[in-house]
Amino acid sequence: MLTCQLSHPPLSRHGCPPMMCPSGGHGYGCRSATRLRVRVSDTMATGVVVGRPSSLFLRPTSAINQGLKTCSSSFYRSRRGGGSGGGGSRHHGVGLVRFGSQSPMLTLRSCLFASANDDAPPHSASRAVITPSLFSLVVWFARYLEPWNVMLAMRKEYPDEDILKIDLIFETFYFLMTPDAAREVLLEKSTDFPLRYSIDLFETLELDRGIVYAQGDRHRTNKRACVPAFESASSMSTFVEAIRDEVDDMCDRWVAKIGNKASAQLDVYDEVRQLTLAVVLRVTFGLRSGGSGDKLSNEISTTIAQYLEAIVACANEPIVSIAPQLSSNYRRVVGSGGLLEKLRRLVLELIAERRRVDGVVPTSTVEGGAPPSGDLLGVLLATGASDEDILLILFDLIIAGSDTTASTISASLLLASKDERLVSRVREEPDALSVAHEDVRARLPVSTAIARETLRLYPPVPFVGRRSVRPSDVCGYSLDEGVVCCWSPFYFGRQFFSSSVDDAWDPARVWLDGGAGGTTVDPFAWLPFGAGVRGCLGTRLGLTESVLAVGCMLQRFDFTFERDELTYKYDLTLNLSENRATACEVRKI
Ligand code: HEM
Repeated sequence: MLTCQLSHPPLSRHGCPPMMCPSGGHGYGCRSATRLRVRVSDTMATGVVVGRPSSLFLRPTSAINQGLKTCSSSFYRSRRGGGSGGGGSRHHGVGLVRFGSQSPMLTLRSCLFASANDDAPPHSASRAVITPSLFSLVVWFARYLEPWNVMLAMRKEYPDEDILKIDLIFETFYFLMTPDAAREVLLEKSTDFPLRYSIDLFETLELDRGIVYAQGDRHRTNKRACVPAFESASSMSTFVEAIRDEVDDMCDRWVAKIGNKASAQLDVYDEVRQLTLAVVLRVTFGLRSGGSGDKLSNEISTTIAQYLEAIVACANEPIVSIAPQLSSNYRRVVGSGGLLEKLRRLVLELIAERRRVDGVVPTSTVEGGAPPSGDLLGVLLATGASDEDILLILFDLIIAGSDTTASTISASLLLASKDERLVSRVREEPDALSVAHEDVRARLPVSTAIARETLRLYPPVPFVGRRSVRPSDVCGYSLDEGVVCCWSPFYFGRQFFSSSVDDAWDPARVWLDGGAGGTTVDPFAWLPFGAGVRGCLGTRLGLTESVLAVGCMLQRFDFTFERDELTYKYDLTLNLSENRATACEVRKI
């Protein structure tokens, strides 16, 4: 059964929960005029209807004034879509909801599922997709190597295209070149594009069974089981407590390292990776590492750290995709007696222990249950999920949540510490570790801007793909069933914040002081956490952790990095570990 529920935003100006808010929720990045919250319970499509001409749009004030009594919808067609009004030249697609005579439930349902709904008006004209020539592609890829940089080059050649078709020998990809195209694929037509594009390597490494690379029912069930733990206010305060404790511990370690000397040498990325792993282990398994953890906790933490390192090494070895058994890293992960086997044994032991100690009685439904508190393992045990499923979900969250957040924090520290004025502004903010979780964005605007700006230019996940399950129509282009649409937070972040390609890291210019990022840029241009039903589950956790950690570290220490530039490469995610990119001297202030 499908039900919709309307409510006023609970947390912030925008109140966007992560699933559909294009900026990933918690109100951090949403710059639209949205005021209403929409929950569609049986699809997990929880979120906010964004206020852009090309999106679903709710007039909140009318709604509130009319007491949400009645509403009606009308879909406006864009100029390009051949309709009657709507957006400007870049705005088209499904349209506008106005309040009038119908039930809000009905209207929202029909709008949210307009794409999958037979009644939705089709595009009247189909646009021809441009396919750059093989020669151009070879030149671009040879020159720029990575697809997101190729997209920046292609944009110059094809400034008006929403989608470009890239024909490669093994697969055809449609590159989404505008935020509008991304909005349609990720949000408005997400039911046409529910599958994550995956490569064989992930199957080889058995990474396709948790959430991130799981598909269909398995993905839906596993993600649904976790959503309450990542969205409820009570779990957020547990997360923040974990972040505070772990950041505090790390700062204490640094102070001890400095001792009586003026400064100490350390590699920020190494240190922060320990921090983010500790936080994610704590919010998932409830594990405490270091001195306060027991033997099993410490063994799991150490083995997971080795496991993460080994899968990153695998991702860097082309041989793993062709003949995995020839790779020692692969054998180290999945071979007999390998890390995966060891981890399974340890985690099953932990689950058995928790079942024994907590005596958890499974509840029949996950979604309807009370907001969970404590760690995710407790929540999953209460759902009645099998040990194997719990284990796969938790592994996945650790992989998805640790290095992504670590690179955001480390890159932010390196970039911010070169700007004295910015550092002074962070130091004028309240102590980052004392701010309540609902107030983070309002009370720490500079630290928030720093994290956002790093995510704009150096998103940990630079390129994402979705596969369709039925023929679809995106921005007026007809796309066949089974096609792969790719989009890039890296490309959007550099292309759509100013009139020309913009790769100058400057949080104040972009996000503060009336900067474009705060108000005028399309929310779909800032997509470091993705959006829609496959959007990042850990948006609030990852962003809050980044803001608090960056704020706290800049407030307590001075950093002098060995390198001026941020040197990085992308493997599974943004990797800063090469060439001592984040080695630095740290001093107490
Ligand atoms: C700064 C930190 C992070 C960044 C930039 C990030 C980014 C992303 C991106 C781009 C995606 C793909 C979204 C899409 O396809 O629309 C994703 C998916 C995901 N992320 Fe994150 N992430 C971060 C932190 C976390 C954390 C802390 C967790 C959990 C502990 C997490 C769990 C997940 C999961 C489970 C998915 C798969 C969602 C699905 O397929 O339905 N992430 N993340």
